[in-house]
Amino acid sequence: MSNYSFLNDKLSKKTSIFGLRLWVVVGICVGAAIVLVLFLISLWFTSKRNKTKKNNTASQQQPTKLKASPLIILNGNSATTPTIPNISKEIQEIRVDPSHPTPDPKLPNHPDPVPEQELAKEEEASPLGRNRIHIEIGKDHRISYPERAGGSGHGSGESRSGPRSGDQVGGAAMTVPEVSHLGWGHWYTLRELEESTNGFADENVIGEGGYGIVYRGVLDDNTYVAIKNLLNNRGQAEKEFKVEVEAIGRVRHKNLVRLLGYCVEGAHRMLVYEYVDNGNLEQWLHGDVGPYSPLTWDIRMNIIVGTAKGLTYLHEGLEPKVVHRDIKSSNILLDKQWNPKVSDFGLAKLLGSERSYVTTRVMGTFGYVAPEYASTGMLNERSDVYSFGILLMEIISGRSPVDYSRPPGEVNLVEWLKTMVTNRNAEGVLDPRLPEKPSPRALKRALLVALRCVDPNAQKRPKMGHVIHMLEADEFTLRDDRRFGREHGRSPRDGLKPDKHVNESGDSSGYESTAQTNRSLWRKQEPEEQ
Ligand SMILES: Nc1ncnc2c1ncn2[C@@H]1O[C@H](COP(=O)(O)OP(=O)(O)OP(=O)(O)O)[C@@H](O)[C@H]1O
Repeated sequence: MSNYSFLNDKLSKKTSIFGLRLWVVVGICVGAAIVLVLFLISLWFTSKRNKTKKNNTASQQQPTKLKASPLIILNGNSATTPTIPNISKEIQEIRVDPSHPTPDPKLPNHPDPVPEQELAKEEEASPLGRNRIHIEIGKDHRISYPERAGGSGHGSGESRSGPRSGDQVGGAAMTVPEVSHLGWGHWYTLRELEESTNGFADENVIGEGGYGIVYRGVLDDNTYVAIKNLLNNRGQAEKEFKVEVEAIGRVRHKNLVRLLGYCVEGAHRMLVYEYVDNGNLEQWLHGDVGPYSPLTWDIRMNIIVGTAKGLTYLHEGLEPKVVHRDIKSSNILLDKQWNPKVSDFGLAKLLGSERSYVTTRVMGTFGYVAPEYASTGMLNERSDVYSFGILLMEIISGRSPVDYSRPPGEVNLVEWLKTMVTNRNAEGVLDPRLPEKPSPRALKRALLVALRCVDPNAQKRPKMGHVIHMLEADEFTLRDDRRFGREHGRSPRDGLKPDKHVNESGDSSGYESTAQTNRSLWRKQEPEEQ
């Protein structure tokens, strides 16, 4: 009792802090301590929530992190869950002084070696007839010759953050579209696409190509889409754009990326595609996938046959036919089941349609371009067949079409592969990261098809429909290629012609070497068949 009154006395004593009693001061201190603890706890919770949010965003950007492909499981490679390998797509622009144009590094006599593996040259003519040239060297550099007066740049002018409502692009103010539909697909408003991409936020950028930046978006109905914000569309006639988009929009094939719709507002031109969720073939072939690639031989052949089917549809199933012009591994998108979908088809045509603005895209990507297209600009579906042949070689070998990091004899994929086959070392061309080797017969079949597709004589290349046939039908292929060898390999016309020249796609082999290489393959094949 006395303890209590003693404590009471002490606590009731006035302190020097504003004359407050001790118990009031103690109370304030305890209260402040509680507030501080609560504040620290809430800080901890907030930082934890932010971390979770970041992780979610990252996993949405790379959906493969979520689950392994069923095919990988079937093939017994499910020990690790593969994520889409990254490949740097950064492009630095080098502005070139018009009075000192950069020499074309592709010319055979160019004194400096081309430092990168990929080169694309694009030639455009303005309404004023002034040419603009872009040269892309590898993934890291783009050389851009000056544009028309007052132009914002292709790959240079527009900021990454994309357009905003109310923006003016190229001087054209945003307008409400006059027509809402073309009779197919969907006319998206800029606002819709803006919302789906969180205002074209950087974290939704999937990649950047020669035509513009690609964003991942989620529409109101939870559909995932890829939105390509086309650069350089100032002055592009709206009518032409609609006609082209309509033509491409009607194309439907399981191996072609589907165009769902478009957005035309003011000077903005955007294309909305189905979202393909497993990256592109280039990433899986050349990205960091560890010692063993998840792409087994069967998966690779499935990818190549699917690609051939998509191309056959473009070449043979449409009127007028569509020539892709830029077949390469980064344009082959993959879904979780490794089904291939060819992207970018028709886009070159789409942009090329406005004759007064863009004449022709003269070349595709270095290493994939057919020699006749590179040298004359003459384009038909056989140029796609050539690029397809290069793609097939890339899939078999896991090597890039042109790789300057390799020893001199191996820089050019076609040349190296032909040498290997001629030296009866077909197995030596196989991607060392293949988990299992294919049968010699399957390998030879694939190599024969690839070699026929890259025949320097465009007329001798097979049509895409025939390619599918050769890849799928064993018997036919072998008989057919023996015949091919007899007809072409031993023909005096070809045999006598030492047509070895360096063409602009970097392929230095001629008709004779192609035929000889084919003969080496089928000669070796015969004993096995009997
Ligand atoms: N429909 C899509 N779904 C998912 N990703 C896509 C889709 N379309 C394009 N991409 C990705 O966006 C990136 C850029 O694509 P884009 O076609 O613009 O450029 P590219 O093919 O790399 O180069 P370029 O078109 O200049 O030859 C690529 O990494 C591609 O994988």
